[in-house]
Amino acid sequence: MAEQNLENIDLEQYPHINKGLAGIVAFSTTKSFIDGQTGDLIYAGYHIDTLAENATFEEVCFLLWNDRLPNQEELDELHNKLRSERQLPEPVIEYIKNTRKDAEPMAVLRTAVSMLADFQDDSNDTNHAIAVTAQIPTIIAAFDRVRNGKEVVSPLDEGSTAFNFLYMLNGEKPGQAAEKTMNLCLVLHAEHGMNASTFTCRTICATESDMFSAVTGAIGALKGPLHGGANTAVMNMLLNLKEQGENADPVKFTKEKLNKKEKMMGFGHRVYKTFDPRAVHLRKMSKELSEETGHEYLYEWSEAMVKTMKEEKNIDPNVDFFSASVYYSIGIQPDLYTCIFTMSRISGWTAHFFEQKANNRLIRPRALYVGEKNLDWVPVEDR
Ligand SMILES: CC(=O)SCCNC(=O)CCNC(=O)[C@H](O)C(C)(C)COP(=O)(O)OP(=O)(O)OC[C@H]1O[C@@H](n2cnc3c(N)ncnc32)[C@H](O)[C@@H]1OP(=O)(O)O
Ligand SMILES: O=C([O-])CC(=O)C(=O)O
Repeated sequence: MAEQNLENIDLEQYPHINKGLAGIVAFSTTKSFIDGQTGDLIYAGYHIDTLAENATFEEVCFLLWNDRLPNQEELDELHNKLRSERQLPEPVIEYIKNTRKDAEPMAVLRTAVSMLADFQDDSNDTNHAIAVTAQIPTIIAAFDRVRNGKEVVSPLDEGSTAFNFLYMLNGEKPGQAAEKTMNLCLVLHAEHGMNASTFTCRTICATESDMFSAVTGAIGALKGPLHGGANTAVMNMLLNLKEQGENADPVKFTKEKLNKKEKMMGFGHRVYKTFDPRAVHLRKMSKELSEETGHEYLYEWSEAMVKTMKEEKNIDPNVDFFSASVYYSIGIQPDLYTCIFTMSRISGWTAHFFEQKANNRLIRPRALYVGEKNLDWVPVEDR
């Protein structure tokens, strides 16, 4: 489609027009605060560094849903509820078994989550949030096993979200270190203000639609490579470089991409104009894990790309950059990375759903019409 010509439009009449809604404040929220200049991120009062050091994913879920941390009894109750909801309805397992083995995992996840709506016993949003948070990891693990010709592994009636996901994915209980890494990734990706998928979720909620519709739409938004899909794209970029063997040169690779006006995936952010605070933690993990697993080159290439992007464009990495090498080092298939992001961001989406519903107004901005007016109708045979 041709680029639109806005030359004859008096844009001063439309002070609110802003491509990509950059800088527009659409909602107030208690869920998270981001300072894009200092690189600070707070979930419901707690700095991301504090959460990264101390929190479990389940504590973050409770925090985002209730705006406070749970006491032990409340945390135990949440664990129990999540455990009791992990099993998938049989028709959803059947769908996963019967879909194409080369289907995109995010597309399978989107369809399976949409199906879950049909199997709810009530219309209670809190129960729905728990059910969808519990079942997303089961869907991802089941699809990965089925497409690799393996039996689906049922969830255990014990352990955390991180523990159960790795167990269902690999068919064996994870060690403490792997569970800790997965938990930290879930904590770091949980919530991020009015990002595209959360905005989608709130927009669907605002029509008084249901949580499963809102989450299904949000998954569709997160899938895109300019959003959560970037983590898979980063890994593909690193793997492309690996294919160059001895000639692999991350600095040259980065400069060539920039010269071709291509985006370096995992860099840049609408809000952060400095190092993403989550990437600080992921960078550290990437270094440690790549050394432990003999993938040092991945970390070294990543650092060379970070340096080159800073020098050439003054652009820093976002959350998706180092998460790629972290997931790779713990043996997860690259095309599952955005699904893992979903496993975590479901907590933020559902929290925003509650918040939107509690203070709702239909979300309905305007578009500036720049097309023709008053055209004469031409019969089809004369066009
Ligand atoms: C979880 C998340 O969603 S985090 C984001 C994940 N997405 C990515 O990593 C994809 C790569 N990054 C990008 O495409 C962008 O930085 C976005 C989409 C994240 C943010 O986009 P916007 O705020 O619209 O910034 P925009 O795309 O206008 O970029 C501004 C300038 O920086 C450049 N730029 C931004 N990101 C990059 C990048 N990754 N590589 C190269 N140049 C970039 C743009 O080319 C543009 O330059 P110009 O002014 O010379 O034209
Ligand atoms: O905030 C955004 O625009 C993108 C996002 O979801 C994140 O960085 O976690």
